[in-house]
Amino acid sequence: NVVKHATGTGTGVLGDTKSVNTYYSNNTYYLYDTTKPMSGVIETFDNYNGGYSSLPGYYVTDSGNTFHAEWQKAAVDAHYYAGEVFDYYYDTFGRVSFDDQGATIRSTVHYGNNYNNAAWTGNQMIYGDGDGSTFTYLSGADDIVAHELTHAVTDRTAQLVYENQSGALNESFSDVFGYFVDSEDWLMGEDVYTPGQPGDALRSLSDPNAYGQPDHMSEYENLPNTEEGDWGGVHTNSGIPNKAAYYTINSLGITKAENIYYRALTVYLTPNSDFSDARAALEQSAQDLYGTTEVNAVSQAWDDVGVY
Ligand SMILES: Cc1cccc(C(=O)O)c1OC(=O)C1CC1
Ligand SMILES: [Zn+2]
Repeated sequence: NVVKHATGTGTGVLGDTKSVNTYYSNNTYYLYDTTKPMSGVIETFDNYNGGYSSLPGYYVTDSGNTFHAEWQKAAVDAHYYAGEVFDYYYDTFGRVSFDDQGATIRSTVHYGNNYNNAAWTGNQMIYGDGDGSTFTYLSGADDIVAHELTHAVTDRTAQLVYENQSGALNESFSDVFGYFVDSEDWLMGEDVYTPGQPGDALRSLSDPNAYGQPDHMSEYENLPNTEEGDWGGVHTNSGIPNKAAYYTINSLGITKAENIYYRALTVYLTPNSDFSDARAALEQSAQDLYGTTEVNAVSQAWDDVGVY
């Protein structure tokens, strides 16, 4: 069979040049990556006309296998970082795509109009362009891409219900694996958040309070389980398990922590797990994989955020 994958070059959201895995067909190149094992295809689309319908939109193509235009930047990063996150899960845990069966990873950029959001829709990732003030193109941050793709992993494993404590855990596991993929800093979304204001972020795992999140059970916010209440504050109360993860990673290091977190997510957590269940799942995972020292580090971390 004719191997038609190619290597193109592109410019990312922050103006950085990178190689992208492309596919050659009918005299043009597609942002369509067939290089991954077990046919884990990564494909990227553009919603061109914006709007909130007509997913996935259109393939991103270029006749010269170069993707340097302004309108191509978001697609370059969505494509490149999806490949990076695929590689992280495969190289670290042997997981082949979000379903561990080589499912196609599909992303659509330029979704909506000045949309300050990114999401996993249940079938694919979508990225807004941001309004240029709160966010720039949201696919420009690898921790956001890892966060969204981890929602897909969670949906295929623990299936944590997206409300109240299980929802805050769902959010926290996405932030924590966002950290594992982009462990340069404890911040989330900093690369694309408020482009005019350096140094800030959407959230901080080391200091949730810095961005209005609780970092202890005593500060848990009982918000309404409605859209305006962010389903019981899933993006607010995630600060508590996020801080516990920060303590655990600092005690045990990234390698032991990521193995403990992955085992808890894929083996022990269930749809209605609450914070106390998460503590127990992580303690059990530490026991399965390591021993008493590691279990005690997990226990201490959750003691420190007031969850027993
Ligand atoms: C920007 C944004 C808005 C609404 C939901 C999410 C969501 O995916 O939960 C979202 O993405 C993030 O939180 C990423 C990690 C920064
Ligand atoms: Zn999320």
